[in-house]
Amino acid sequence: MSKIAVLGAGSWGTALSIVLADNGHEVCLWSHRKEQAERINSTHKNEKYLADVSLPMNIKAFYNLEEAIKGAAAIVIVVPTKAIREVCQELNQILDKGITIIHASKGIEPGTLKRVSEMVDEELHHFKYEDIVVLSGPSHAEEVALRHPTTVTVAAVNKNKAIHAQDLFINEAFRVYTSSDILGIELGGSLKNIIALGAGISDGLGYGDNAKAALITRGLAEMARLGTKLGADPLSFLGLSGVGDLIVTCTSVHSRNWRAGNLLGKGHDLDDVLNQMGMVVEGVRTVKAAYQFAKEEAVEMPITTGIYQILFENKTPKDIVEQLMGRTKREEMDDIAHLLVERYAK
Ligand SMILES: NC(=O)C1=CN([C@@H]2O[C@H](COP(=O)(O)OP(=O)(O)OC[C@H]3O[C@@H](n4cnc5c(N)ncnc54)[C@H](OP(=O)(O)O)[C@@H]3O)[C@@H](O)[C@H]2O)C=CC1
Ligand SMILES: O=C(CO)COP(=O)(O)O
Repeated sequence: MSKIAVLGAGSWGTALSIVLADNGHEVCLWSHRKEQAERINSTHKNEKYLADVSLPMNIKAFYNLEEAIKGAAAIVIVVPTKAIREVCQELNQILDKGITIIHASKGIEPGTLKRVSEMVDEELHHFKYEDIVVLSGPSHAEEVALRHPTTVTVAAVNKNKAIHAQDLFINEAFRVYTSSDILGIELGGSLKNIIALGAGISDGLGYGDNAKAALITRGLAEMARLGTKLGADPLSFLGLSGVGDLIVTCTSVHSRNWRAGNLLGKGHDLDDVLNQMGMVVEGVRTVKAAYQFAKEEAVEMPITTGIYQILFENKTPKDIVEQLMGRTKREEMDDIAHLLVERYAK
């Protein structure tokens, strides 16, 4: 069994710590708030983020980052994407080579259009990009913490690193697959949050299952369109970090992106919604990046564009429904078929 440091004591960092602790590892859960670390150690609960769950005794919380990572075989980074660079800059000062670096955050940085693995690579100077592992898939923290059956994918260019991460996390309630398509796995996990905002808006407007099925299916088409243009394997979008995560995030009341969308659909404004959530809603930031990507890469992403316009250009959800439903008629499989032919007919 190993010592593993988990950086980020929110919902997901805490749930992943439980999985690692169930596997017998010594887990050091780092919080950037001293009071929170002390409270976790005295109550064995994370009262703000997973209040109802008792934490195993082999999870210990730390406020001091150096102490948290000392002697660790692996570090799992699980902070919101806007905090990735800051945390990695601090980590860079104190990190030993040879540690396996895994991240489980889902988003793309607006402006630079970097994925999380690319930000980690830029900030951790003694690590090779090939060795960074991403963990992604349909996995709400609330259900993982209850040991409900969950499946995820770990991806890295270096297969041995992905297998190391798989071995650390896999157990009878948490099944872990590997992939070498880090690009596709990260894009799937990030872009699905935008579509989940859309699904929440649709439900908030009072539309039913037909509209949601349409959003999931056509959302997947535009995720795969952008991903493939950027070099991802189109089949990754049919996997856990594509359609799997889309289904869970677009249909679950646990999803913060769905819940935020739902409030927007009911007429609340964005600032009000984000204040009410009190947890990270990654889709709001990622939609800026995806909108920029779509323009720069000349990829059609009508749903993403519509969500961006609702959030940042004062368009109403109803305007966007009209815009989407009134688009020029076309063949359904046109672009998907071309993507697959281009990729596999060589
Ligand atoms: N929740 C889930 O089910 C899943 C989440 N994810 C992804 O995991 C990532 C983290 O999400 P999640 O844990 O849910 O988010 P939460 O909002 O539940 O928690 C975020 C945590 O990060 C901390 N944090 C914020 N800024 C910093 C910083 N600068 N330095 C250190 N810690 C910081 C927060 O501290 P504070 O309390 O002070 O704000 C909080 O403890 C996201 O990218 C999300 O998409 C992926 C799969 C499932
Ligand atoms: O990524 C997630 C589940 O796989 C969590 O989604 P939310 O951030 O929308 O809650």
